[in-house]
Amino acid sequence: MPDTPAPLPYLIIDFDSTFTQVEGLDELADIALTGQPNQEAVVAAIRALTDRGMSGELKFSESLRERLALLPARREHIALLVERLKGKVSESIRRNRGFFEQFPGRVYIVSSGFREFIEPVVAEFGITPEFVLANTFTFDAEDHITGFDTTNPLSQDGGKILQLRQLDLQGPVYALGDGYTDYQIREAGLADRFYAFTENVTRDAVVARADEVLPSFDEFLYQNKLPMTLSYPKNRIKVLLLENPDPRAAELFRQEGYQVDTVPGGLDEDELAARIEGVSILGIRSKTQVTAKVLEAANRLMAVGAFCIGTNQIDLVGCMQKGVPVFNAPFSNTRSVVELALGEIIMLARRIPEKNPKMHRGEWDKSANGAFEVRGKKLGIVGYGNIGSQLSVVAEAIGLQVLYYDVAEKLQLGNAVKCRTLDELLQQADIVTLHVDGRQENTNLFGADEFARMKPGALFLNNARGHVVDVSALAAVLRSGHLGGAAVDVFPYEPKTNQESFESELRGLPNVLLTPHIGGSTAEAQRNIAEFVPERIMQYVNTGNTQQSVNFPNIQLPEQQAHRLIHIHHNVPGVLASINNVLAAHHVNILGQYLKTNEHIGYVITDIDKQYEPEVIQALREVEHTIKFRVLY
Ligand SMILES: NC(=O)C1=CN([C@@H]2O[C@H](COP(=O)(O)OP(=O)(O)OC[C@H]3O[C@@H](n4cnc5c(N)ncnc54)[C@H](O)[C@@H]3O)[C@@H](O)[C@H]2O)C=CC1
Ligand SMILES: O=C(O)C(=O)COP(=O)(O)O
Repeated sequence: MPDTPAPLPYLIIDFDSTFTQVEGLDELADIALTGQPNQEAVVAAIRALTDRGMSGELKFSESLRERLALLPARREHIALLVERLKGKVSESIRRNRGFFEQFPGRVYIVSSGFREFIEPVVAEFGITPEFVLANTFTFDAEDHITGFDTTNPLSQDGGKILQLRQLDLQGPVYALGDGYTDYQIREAGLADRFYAFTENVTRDAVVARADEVLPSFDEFLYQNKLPMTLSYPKNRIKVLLLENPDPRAAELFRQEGYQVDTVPGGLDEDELAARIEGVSILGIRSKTQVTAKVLEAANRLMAVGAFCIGTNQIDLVGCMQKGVPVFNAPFSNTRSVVELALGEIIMLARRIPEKNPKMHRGEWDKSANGAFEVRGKKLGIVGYGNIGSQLSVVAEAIGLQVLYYDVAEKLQLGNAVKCRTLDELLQQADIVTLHVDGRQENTNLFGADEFARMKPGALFLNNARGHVVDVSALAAVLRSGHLGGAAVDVFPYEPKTNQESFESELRGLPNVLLTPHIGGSTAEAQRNIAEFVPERIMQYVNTGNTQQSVNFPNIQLPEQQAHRLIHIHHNVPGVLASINNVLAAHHVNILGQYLKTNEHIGYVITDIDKQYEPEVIQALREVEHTIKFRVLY
């Protein structure tokens, strides 16, 4: 470790729901009652008693007596419990095993739980029996648990206080726990600080009395400058999610230990600028504008997740120059858009937008006027990317003849025919559908001229981006009857929330299908996105991997060796040399180095030996042209 460890105070750590994620007695009841009809009821009753004891609502000795009276356990169940508890050690304690092994004699487990199951669990962390202070069971001749040793101070009210007095520790003492009895140690003056440990349970009464709240043990180590496994406590990473991505996204970030805040709907520029301070990860969808002003206020931003495909709403270069990679979900909702477009084509061809409201008004308008089959018609796809090319394949399956036009050279799928110019496509297509990306140059890609060049009676679809179409021009050709119909899912201005009304010249026009930007809004797509984007972001945070970032040099990194230095800098000559000079001057052994640049930034990852002087980190931070620098252990 680079930092010299500070002297460690004595740590008094609680066992149930702190060292382990669960309450030992609850689990013991669950094991002892396996297969019994009353299992659930008895376990629930024991849990309720535990909770009342822990929050200070019930006298501790009463809670313990009543719980044991309900517990039909035998000695053999304890071995099963120990195995279960070994698998339920709190995540942050488990990953900092090295810390416990490094400080024998400084950590006491003081618990009103039972020595019979605590000792073997904490032994795996180098904590020996003399540092475990806990209750002990009593057994009858048939090895049934009959109760507890009532002479043990920990079985009494205020037991932890009695125990700490007997211990008479000399030097600073810090108590860590989730329960009221842990706080009482501090209240009695036997601990200098009380840390409420909330990784597993949060009890308001306990948190209210704490000197500090610890969402993880990493946070304790970080605050006290003690050696830790992670380079930075994950609970310090704040995530802000806007525009309702699927709840799975928040769940994954929380599972990782991040703090997650959500704001339903979108925020405008000023609102977001006011909210973004302290946020490490920003999650948005297509609406939220991440502008220069927002980025200026973003003092801790590490990454942006676009929980959609389009990233035209984000100042990608601004993010890059701040050392912030942006990740999107380029594939997750493409099929949903394809299915919507196909459905719309058939609906428009049958003039359903007119027939359906008439039926709801009670009007029976049976006629074939203006209705046609799509089989054999020409579908012109503008933008043959992930969505356009997928639509091409599916549309051919129902007999459409596909033409496409793309500014980039694209693989021609099936029998699709490439058009050399947009004009070539417009002159032939019976249906024109837009699937271009939202780059600024595409603003008003379709206006009066393009519509005029389309075949009379042709259908038009825009499921791409609102600003790509001049809406007034579209409304005019629909009103004049030059176009036979249109389906539009995206608009130059879209309401910020479902409470705001939708205004558009397209409202009320004949044979026009209007949808509120729902091309990618299906359960499948949203769930896929909510898994894809957090995965990319967490990989970046944990390993530096930028694969599939839309604005960063993409580096797929091999597994980390020892410590990893992650350096983002302005792309000017000589920065790599400066980094390596610093490393050489401090005799740091390089195990691997990876560099990629683009026109704005350079991204260099250096894996180095664990042995180095702490000054090297500061020297690297000071390398000229550095944008961001971090170390991963
Ligand atoms: N309505 C909705 O809910 C959704 C809308 N989208 C939007 O759909 C669009 C397409 O998405 P993907 O296929 O994933 O994008 P993509 O990036 O894979 O494909 C876009 C294609 O358009 C081409 N292109 C760009 N400008 C062009 C132009 N002026 N003329 C001809 N070709 C041009 C590009 O070369 C590229 O091949 C994007 O605008 C995206 O934001 C995506 C998902 C859901
Ligand atoms: O994926 C895209 O680009 C979309 O347009 C979908 O956006 P949304 O997530 O529905 O705001």
